[in-house]
Amino acid sequence: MSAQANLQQTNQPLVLETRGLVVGYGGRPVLRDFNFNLRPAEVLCLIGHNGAGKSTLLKTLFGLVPRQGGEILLDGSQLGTVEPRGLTAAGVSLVPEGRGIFPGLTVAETMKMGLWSAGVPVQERSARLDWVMSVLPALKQFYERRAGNLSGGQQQMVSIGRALLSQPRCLLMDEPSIGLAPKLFQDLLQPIRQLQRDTGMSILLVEQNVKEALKISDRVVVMKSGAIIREALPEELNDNAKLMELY
Ligand SMILES: Nc1ncnc2c1ncn2[C@@H]1O[C@H](COP(=O)(O)OP(=O)(O)OP(=O)(O)O)[C@@H](O)[C@H]1O
Repeated sequence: MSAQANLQQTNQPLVLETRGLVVGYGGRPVLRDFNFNLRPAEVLCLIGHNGAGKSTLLKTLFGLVPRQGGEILLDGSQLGTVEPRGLTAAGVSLVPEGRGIFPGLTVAETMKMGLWSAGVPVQERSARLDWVMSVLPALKQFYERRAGNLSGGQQQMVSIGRALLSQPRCLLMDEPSIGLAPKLFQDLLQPIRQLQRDTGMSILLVEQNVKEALKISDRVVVMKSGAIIREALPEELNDNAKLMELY
C-alpha cells in the first residue's frame, strides 16, 4: 500500500472522533472547532509545541476536562456524558501525564485498586492480573515494592500496567517517555506495540520525544496553537529538517 493510501480514510468506523470540539480554561479556548480522529488498530502519535493543546485533547477525550462545544464520538456514536468510568467500561483507558501513581502504595496495592476502579468482576481479577503480567513480565520483579521507591521506568510500567487492567481496546497515553532514556522508553513501549499488533488495539500517544515516538507509530498528527497543522506518516517526518519546519 502506498504512503498516501495509508493516510486515507478506510470504511471501518473510527474509534474516537471529535467534531467541532471546543475546550478551554477560564473562558480562554485552547481547542477551537477541533476535528480529529483515531482509527481502529493504529498507533497515532500526536506531537507539537508545548502548550499546543495535546494533553487538553487527551484529557477531554477521557472526560477529565469538560468540553464547551462540539461532539465526541466513540465507534461512530456521539457520547452524551464523557466521564472516565463510562469510557473505561467502553474500552478506553488512560496512562496519565506524570504517571499518576501513589508513591506510598506498593505495586500490588496499586493494581488491586486499579482492578476495583476498572470494575473488573472479583472472579476475573486474578486472571486479569496474570494477563497484565504476561504483557509486562518485569512488573513481577518489583511487585511488592512501594511505587515511590521505584525508578522512573518502573513507575511508568506500573502506570501502563494499571491502564491495561481493563483490557482496553483504545489506550490514551500522555507523554510516557518523560524522564526516561530512549532505550528504556523503547523497552517499555515495545511490549505495548506488540500487544497492539496482536489485539488490534488503538493507541493515541502524545509525545515530546518525537524521534522515539515515531518508531512505534503508524500515523502522526502535528498540533500548533490548538489546531492540527499536519498529518503524516512517520517516515515522512524522519528527516530532522522536515520536523524542524513544523516547529
Ligand atoms: N488546568 C489548566 N488551567 C488553565 N490553563 C491550562 C490548564 N491546563 C492547560 N492549560 C493551558 O492550555 C494550553 C494547552 O495546554 P496543554 O497542556 O494541553 O498543551 P500540551 O500541548 O499538552 O503541552 P505540553 O507538551 O507542554 O504538555 C496551554 O496554554 C496551557 O497553559
